[in-house]
Amino acid sequence: MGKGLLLVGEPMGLLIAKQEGALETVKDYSLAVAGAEFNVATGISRLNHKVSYLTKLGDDPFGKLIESTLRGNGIDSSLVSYSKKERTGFMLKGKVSKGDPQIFYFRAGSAASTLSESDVEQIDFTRFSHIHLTGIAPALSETTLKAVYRMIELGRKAGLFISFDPNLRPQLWKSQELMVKTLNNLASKADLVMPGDGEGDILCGSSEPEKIAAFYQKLGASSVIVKCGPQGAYYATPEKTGKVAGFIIDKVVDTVGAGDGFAAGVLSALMEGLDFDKAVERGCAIGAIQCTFAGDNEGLPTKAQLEQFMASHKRRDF
Ligand SMILES: O=C(O)C(=O)C[C@H](O)[C@H](O)CO
Repeated sequence: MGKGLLLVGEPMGLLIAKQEGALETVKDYSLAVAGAEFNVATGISRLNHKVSYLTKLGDDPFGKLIESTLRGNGIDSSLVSYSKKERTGFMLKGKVSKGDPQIFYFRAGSAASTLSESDVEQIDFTRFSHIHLTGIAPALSETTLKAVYRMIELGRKAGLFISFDPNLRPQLWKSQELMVKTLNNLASKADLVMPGDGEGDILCGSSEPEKIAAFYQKLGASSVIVKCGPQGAYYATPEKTGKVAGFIIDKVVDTVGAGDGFAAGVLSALMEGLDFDKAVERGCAIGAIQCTFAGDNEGLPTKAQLEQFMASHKRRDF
């Protein structure tokens, strides 16, 4: 096992509706943990890599659930601290038989939104080889945005590989213009950017994978992987470009968390020194697996489950 992956973000309590319908009409919810970076951390840990998560929790039942879930999933929680005042964020997620579920956040002013540069400055960056960032932590508050910039600066100084998934959350930004400007600036500082083709429309003015990749490479990112939903993904590195076909699954249960599964697949493979082609293929496999589960992270596979899925599922034409 090499050095680990470092993440920063907001894990939340997650209430998943057990019945279809508007969230206020649902009678039963099941309790779980959500958060894009939490999902990536879980995926990386299930594949036997070291992973640490910088966050702040409230001293409340959601905070306690999250800390015990982090530990239970083998994620290092030594960088987790508790806020005396602020609460842990949580969210509701609907149940659907088709399309994306309705979600509602209770996260404004949460404990995680008080993370700041000083929290980043206490990290020993020599413990890590990779940093993975999303566009969510920078959207939480002005202090979290500064913390993310500081993490890039210190991570860069320590020679870490930095990946960035824009993960658009328009409801967390003051304006779309600010979201686009900030996320593209963060992306320009990354070694690897992983947008979806739909996000490309908003961030780069095109949903064509080749154009999105060219946009970010021109901004300064060395490599780009564009997720193209069930079709698969397109990648461009300084040396080569390629298309990787997606895996065919019987039924999509819930697409939430698929992008995080994709990131876990790509990053775990890169941490193992695999080629980009293989890394993107693993990303596509875990993204597909995630779509077959209702939870945001419960389907994330172990190495054996991943190998079994890849050996038994056909690929699309792409
Ligand atoms: O982290 C967030 O902002 C979420 O919305 C929680 C979910 O687990 C996430 O959408 C999955 O990417």
